[in-house]
Amino acid sequence: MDEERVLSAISLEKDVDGFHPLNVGNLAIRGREPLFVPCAAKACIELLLRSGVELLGKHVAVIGRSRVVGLPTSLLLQRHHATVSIIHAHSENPESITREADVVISAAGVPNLVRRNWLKRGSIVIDVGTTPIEDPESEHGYHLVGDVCYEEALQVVSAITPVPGGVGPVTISMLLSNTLDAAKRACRFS
Ligand SMILES: NC(=O)C1=CN([C@@H]2O[C@H](COP(=O)(O)OP(=O)(O)OC[C@H]3O[C@@H](n4cnc5c(N)ncnc54)[C@H](OP(=O)(O)O)[C@@H]3O)[C@@H](O)[C@H]2O)C=CC1
Ligand SMILES: Nc1nc(=O)c2c([nH]1)NC[C@@H]1CN(c3ccc(C(=O)N[C@@H](CCC(=O)O)C(=O)O)cc3)C=[N+]21
Repeated sequence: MDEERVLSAISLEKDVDGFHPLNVGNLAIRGREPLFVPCAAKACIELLLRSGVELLGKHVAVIGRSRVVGLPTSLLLQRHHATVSIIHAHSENPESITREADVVISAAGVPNLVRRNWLKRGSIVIDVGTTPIEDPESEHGYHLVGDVCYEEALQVVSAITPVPGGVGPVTISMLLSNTLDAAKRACRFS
């Protein structure tokens, strides 16, 4: 299947994942408004804003650059005037970048990637990673782990989202919110 052809075939007005090239382009361009922003990226910003975290001028390190999370999150952060560092699988010394960051958003899908010595004291961590780990003890035969060593991070950070019970449920809320917006537009309620 050609991913680009599939994405371009989705009607702009129904693109609740925010994957259509026009929605991505409008998110990237200042002064333009996308119809939809990808849910996980929206969830990260929503968590920060609702917790009273100031983004203007702050250094935010984003680990990951995917269409689903990393890229739209870094674009959205720039719309809030944060200074954004983007870390990916080829980045050298990622810890030297995250150690300078006021906020670290990790979306690599690599358990235990972010250790205590990757984080500045008092920084804020948003852990997007959700990797299923086989666990015969649990109800579904697996449990989810994030990218961040939670117990280690707790010793230095001022706030952190857990996995499970952190970004995941907020992402689902954002999908519902985007879907409601799409329905309202279709019914000309807004
Ligand atoms: N909680 C939630 O609501 C959501 C959770 N997720 C979870 O977030 C994680 C990421 O998802 P997704 O973006 O779709 O995954 P992808 O595999 O598409 O992207 C992973 C990104 O992380 C980078 N990366 C991989 N390994 C490393 C590393 N060792 N160091 C630095 N960067 C690295 C990759 O770099 P490169 O580009 O160079 O390959 C890539 O940009 C997954 O665990 C997924 O399940 C996703 C969406 C929502
Ligand atoms: N276009 C697209 N957008 C996505 O947002 C997207 C995607 N593709 N592909 C897959 C990943 C993964 N993802 C999760 C969302 C919520 C939870 C979630 O809510 N998890 C619960 C726990 C659930 C459990 O324990 O099984 C929690 O974190 O508390 C997890 C993972 C979205 N993703």
